[in-house]
Amino acid sequence: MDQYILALDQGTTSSRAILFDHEGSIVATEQQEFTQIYPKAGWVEHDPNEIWNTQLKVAQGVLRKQGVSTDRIAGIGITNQRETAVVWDRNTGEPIHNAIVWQDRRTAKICDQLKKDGHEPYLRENTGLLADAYFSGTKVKWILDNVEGARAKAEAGELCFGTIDSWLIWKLSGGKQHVTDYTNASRTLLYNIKKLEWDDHLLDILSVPKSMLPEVKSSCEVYAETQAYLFGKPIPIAGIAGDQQAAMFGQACVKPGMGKNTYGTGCFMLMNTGHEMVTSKHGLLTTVACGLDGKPMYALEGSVFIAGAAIQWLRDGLKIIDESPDSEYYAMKVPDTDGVYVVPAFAGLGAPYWDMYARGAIFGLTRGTGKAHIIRATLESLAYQTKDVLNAMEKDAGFPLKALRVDGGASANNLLMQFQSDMLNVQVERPKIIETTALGAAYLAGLATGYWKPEELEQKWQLDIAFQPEMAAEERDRRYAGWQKAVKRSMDWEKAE
Ligand SMILES: Nc1ncnc2c1ncn2[C@@H]1O[C@H](COP(=O)(O)OP(=O)(O)O)[C@@H](O)[C@H]1O
Ligand SMILES: O=P(O)(O)OC[C@H](O)CO
Repeated sequence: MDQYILALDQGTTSSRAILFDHEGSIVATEQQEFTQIYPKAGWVEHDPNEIWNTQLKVAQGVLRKQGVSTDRIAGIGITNQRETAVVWDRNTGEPIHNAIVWQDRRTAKICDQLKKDGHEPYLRENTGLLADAYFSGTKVKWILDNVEGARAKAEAGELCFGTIDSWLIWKLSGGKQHVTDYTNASRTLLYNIKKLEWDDHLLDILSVPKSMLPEVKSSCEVYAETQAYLFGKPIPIAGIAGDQQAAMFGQACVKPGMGKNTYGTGCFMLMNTGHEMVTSKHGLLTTVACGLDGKPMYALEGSVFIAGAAIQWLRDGLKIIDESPDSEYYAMKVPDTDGVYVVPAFAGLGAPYWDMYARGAIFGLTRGTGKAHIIRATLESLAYQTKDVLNAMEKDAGFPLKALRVDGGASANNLLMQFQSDMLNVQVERPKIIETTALGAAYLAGLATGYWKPEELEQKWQLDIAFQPEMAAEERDRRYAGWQKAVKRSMDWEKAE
């Protein structure tokens, strides 16, 4: 009987479970959104138990829906929103605080202090990151400093910290395993990506006890088995990767110079730089990626915090669209934005600006501005932010990109993809499977369990549509100049108050 791989894709806004067959095709999907908690302006939290419950429900649901018995699952691959920090009690397994989400800005002051104290060059050099509230380290510090009794418990070895992969594996294994992989560890600000070990100097600076940290393993091996009662029988958990590294692997970007851009809640462009670590001079991060040989590779990354989330804001905040795909329908009603720019800096700005104090803004409004212009300008902001990142990436790489592989929910939007191609002046290639994050996690689990062989994977990538640039250079430059002006004006807003 056919065997399958089960990918668990724990994203920022939803938990997903996807069954893949040996062709790498999707057999069935289950998805559930969960609560976004905004306790204060700039703060974003998730309930770790809700994450676990939704993830388990969709995993069980997808097997039930397809009528697949547990013994036909060769392995589980886990991929997750990165940086989001959970701290839980080692004895009870209960979180001591909500998860602090990657978008959360509450630790901006801690980061300012790190900069003032001159730690940023060390951070850049050894973690590939910089002092920004985005990463896990300062979030863990905040929990230890602000939850009553937490620090004493942490020092007594009674607390565990983990990114969402660690939390899910802890739950799936019934508290038997406290592990993570290189790619997730590389987002914590606590992990030395040169030495591939936790960095004692940074643990000291951020006052995080080492006993809280998970064991760091490769992205492709058997880490644990699920508790038998969850799915009827144990299933090996055999792949872990942060969602952007998983997407890169799912896009088969396994050779130096290959890159992808994922349009999910945020937008994340990663370019493989091989087994050599390249440090950016233009505002990008260096991060650990997955290699076909199981050895970690390095990538340059441009992280844009708000992309599809801006479309969700049109839907849930402004309520001017009913569903995210409606954005295309409205944007098509106008030929352009009529000079309107939306800068969705709702959580500050990531690459290449790294401004924790930028805030969202709409520029260029006139009496003639209508709903369609604002919707179109919001969509176009995804493409402009991607152009900012690509410009930095090309400068760091020293060569122009020939084509960009895309994936993620918003890459389904044809108008956006065409505009993206126009703005970058490169071919934008959308594969048949845009769920490449889950596919990458499935590949990792499939490789670890012998379900797939490394040489099979690169051949599975299939093009759906290639969008070709059509815009005249002059027009592109004019529009992009407007964007750059708008971004500049949204910066340093919060601090100015
Ligand atoms: N057709 C579309 N046009 C624009 N945005 C879309 C479209 N479909 C989905 N999105 C956006 O894509 C995001 C979901 O993509 P997904 O890859 O599932 O993200 P995540 O993994 O971050 O939850 C949402 O923010 C949604 O608003
Ligand atoms: O949940 P996503 O897919 O938007 O990804 C979030 C990133 O991992 C944050 O670094």
